[in-house]
Amino acid sequence: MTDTDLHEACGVFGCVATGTWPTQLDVAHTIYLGLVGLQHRGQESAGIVTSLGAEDSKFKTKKGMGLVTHIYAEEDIAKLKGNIGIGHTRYSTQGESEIQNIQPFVVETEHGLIAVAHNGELVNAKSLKKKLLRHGVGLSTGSDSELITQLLTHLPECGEPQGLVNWVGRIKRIMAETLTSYSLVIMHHDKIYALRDPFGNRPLCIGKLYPAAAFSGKKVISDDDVDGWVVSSESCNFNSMGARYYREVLPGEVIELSKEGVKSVYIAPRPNKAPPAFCIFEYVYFARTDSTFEGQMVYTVRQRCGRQLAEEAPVNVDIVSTVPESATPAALAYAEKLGIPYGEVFCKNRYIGRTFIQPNMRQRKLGVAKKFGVLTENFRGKRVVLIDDSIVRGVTMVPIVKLLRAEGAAEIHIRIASPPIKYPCYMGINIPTFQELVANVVPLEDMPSHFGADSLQYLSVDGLKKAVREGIKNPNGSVGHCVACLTGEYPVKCDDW
Ligand SMILES: O=P(O)(O)OC[C@H]1O[C@H](OP(=O)(O)OP(=O)(O)O)[C@H](O)[C@@H]1O
Ligand SMILES: NC(=O)CC[C@H](N)C(=O)O
Repeated sequence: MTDTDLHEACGVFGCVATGTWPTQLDVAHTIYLGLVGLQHRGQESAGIVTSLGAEDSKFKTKKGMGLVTHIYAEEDIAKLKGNIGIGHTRYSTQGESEIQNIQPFVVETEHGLIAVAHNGELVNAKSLKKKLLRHGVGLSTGSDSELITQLLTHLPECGEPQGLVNWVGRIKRIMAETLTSYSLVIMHHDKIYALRDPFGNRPLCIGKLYPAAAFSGKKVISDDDVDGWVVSSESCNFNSMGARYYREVLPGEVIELSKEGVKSVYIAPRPNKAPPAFCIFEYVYFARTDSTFEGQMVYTVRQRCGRQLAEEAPVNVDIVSTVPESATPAALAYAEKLGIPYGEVFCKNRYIGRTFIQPNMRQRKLGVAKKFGVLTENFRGKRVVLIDDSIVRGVTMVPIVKLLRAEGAAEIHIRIASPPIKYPCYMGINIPTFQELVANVVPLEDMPSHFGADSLQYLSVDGLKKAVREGIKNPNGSVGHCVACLTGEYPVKCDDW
């Protein structure tokens, strides 16, 4: 891996059983299912840490490099038996993709062990690191998530009377010291603290685990029937474990999960009453389409992006098609809006995974070549518009347009359901340099010829914001998205500038 690689957000997950402990709920297996459902957020490594939840409990840990299903065999899950636990699936943004950086991090504190899983990237990691080192704290990895873990071992400014640990006080201090970007799950004894940074840059939501009878339809289940609580980067995995979406963790909110239930214990303010800055790219590309953010399903938002794109950039063609698969809802909606038939032109090899998040350029290029076969009879002699959700480096577009051309497409038009990506992200998507973003290298008017297409148009920034915000159900009225990668307007100042 090199500094110029592009990566995406990690997945964090936590589970606590309710009722009498030892629980009958298979906590470790629930976490495993949670991570399998968050695999699209990170494919480099994963880890699960569980505990019986008693004060003197030792943690049980299993971590490994690669995909979740490759790391855990059934006997590994059986050995992780516990009443409470957290997990992580990683895409590295700070610190190499190697064993010592696999999360969750576990450290011994004055009050016993804690385990920490982090999605995001600390904008002031450099200065935090200096501060910790100055205070004599030794660091053993290059990961910003280790910084958070170490900061948690420090006493809060308000102190801790009678030697009782005040985790909320400690978390508050971290939230004041570093404003973004993090969604965290922290396990200590019989509790999990789950929080989003004050800007809510990365997602996090809560699910309620219902008893198995709720899913067989044999028993009427009341709201009081609950086997446990889960907290997850996305809600797309809830069905797989018998959980139902409960609610989103709010920007800046700290939640305490225990066998007694879920409690909101703090909401951190944003400086100058700034709006939240939830990453708009979660909607565009990262998240799974069956996840819910801000009260709306990601699939629905992508459809709205497609309709908006049809309004802003229509084209007269024979078929509308997708670059599978994040772009598919947008392509379907684009076709419907313009009354043009939708047809598939690519057969995607489903075992290749996401190419954008491969750890280096060579793998990304090979990934594209391995990923797409062509459905020649669907498009030969026809005018095609290809809809993609985004163009980042332009790795995907060049070979696939070539492929369609070689196989006889009469015209190939490109429409992108997001604006050009022009600025680096320092908040969890590692787009480290201006030069590797194709929108900064190729002028807009030269884009069609660069990709070998007949025309190319992007969705506008206002169009994207409109499509995203139209369906938001936000009882607190405070809505805001980070569009830094599109406009260069960052929610906070970053160490690297
Ligand atoms: O311009 P680039 O640098 O090529 O990056 C953008 C492409 O990468 C993503 O696809 P990916 O294969 O990662 O995921 P998907 O299957 O979810 O669409 C995205 O959907 C674009 O097609
Ligand atoms: N993508 C992420 O959220 C990664 C978390 C953390 N910055 C790491 O590199 O491990």
